Amino acid sequence: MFEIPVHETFQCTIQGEGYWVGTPVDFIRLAGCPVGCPWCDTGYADGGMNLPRQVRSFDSLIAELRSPRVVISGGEPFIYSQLPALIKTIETTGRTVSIETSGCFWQDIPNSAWITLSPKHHVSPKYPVVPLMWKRANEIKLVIETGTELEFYAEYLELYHQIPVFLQPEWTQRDRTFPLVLDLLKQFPHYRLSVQVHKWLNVP
Ligand SMILES: C[S@@+](CC[C@H](N)C(=O)[O-])C[C@H]1O[C@@H](n2cnc3c(N)ncnc32)[C@H](O)[C@@H]1O
Ligand SMILES: Nc1nc2[nH]cc(C(=O)O)c2c(=O)[nH]1
Ligand code: SF4
Ligand SMILES: [Mg+2]
Repeated sequence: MFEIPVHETFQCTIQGEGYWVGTPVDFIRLAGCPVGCPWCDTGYADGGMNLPRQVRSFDSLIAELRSPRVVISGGEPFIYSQLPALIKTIETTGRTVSIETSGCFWQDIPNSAWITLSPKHHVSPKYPVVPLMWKRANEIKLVIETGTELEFYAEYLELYHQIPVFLQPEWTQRDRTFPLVLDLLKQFPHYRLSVQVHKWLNVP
């Protein structure tokens, strides 16, 4: 029960994306994701069968922690039923937890955890966001490749606009997607830019 498949961990970096950008964080990147986004920047576009995967004990993960906030990412963290227990174990050390998710799976995690919802239904039709996730998310982060993403999620963005919405340029096409996002922000000035600061700073 108290172990989980991990892709990688790294400590003492900064949150490069979204609402908590710039905050000192440690990372626990869980292994595995079925969603298959074509531009996945972590290698899971083709299922990630050859990516690192090591079953780690919670104790060994806790022992590595150095920062006040821990980001649990992946892969897709919500595929694991152990996720709630991992969050609670980290929180007993006095740390706060943020979770990066595509929102298409659910586990009953503590309300204290911050959920960054980055929906992928528009690129992966088999993986819509579970309805509960729209209500529970603390921020929405849309990866912008074509600009039509906002229309695709319009009904949800309208319903849940009281939480911060970030537009994140798709990284590999950034020469095109950065100007595209800046244009979208002129039309939708209540949204915000997320630029993957860690990639510009060359930190993990
Ligand atoms: C690798 S995903 C892992 C967490 C979860 N599977 C998800 O998609 O939210 C981490 C974050 O990177 C974003 N991301 C992945 N590939 C990207 C790319 N090529 N350009 C910009 N953001 C990307 C995702 O949208 C997500 O917000
Ligand atoms: N520094 C840093 N910030 C991040 N924010 C979200 C990331 C992710 O891959 O989930 C990420 C990442 O990979 N590195
Ligand atoms: S859901 Fe996240 S980890 Fe999975 S393929 Fe898409 S971007 Fe990559
Ligand atoms: Mg990343």
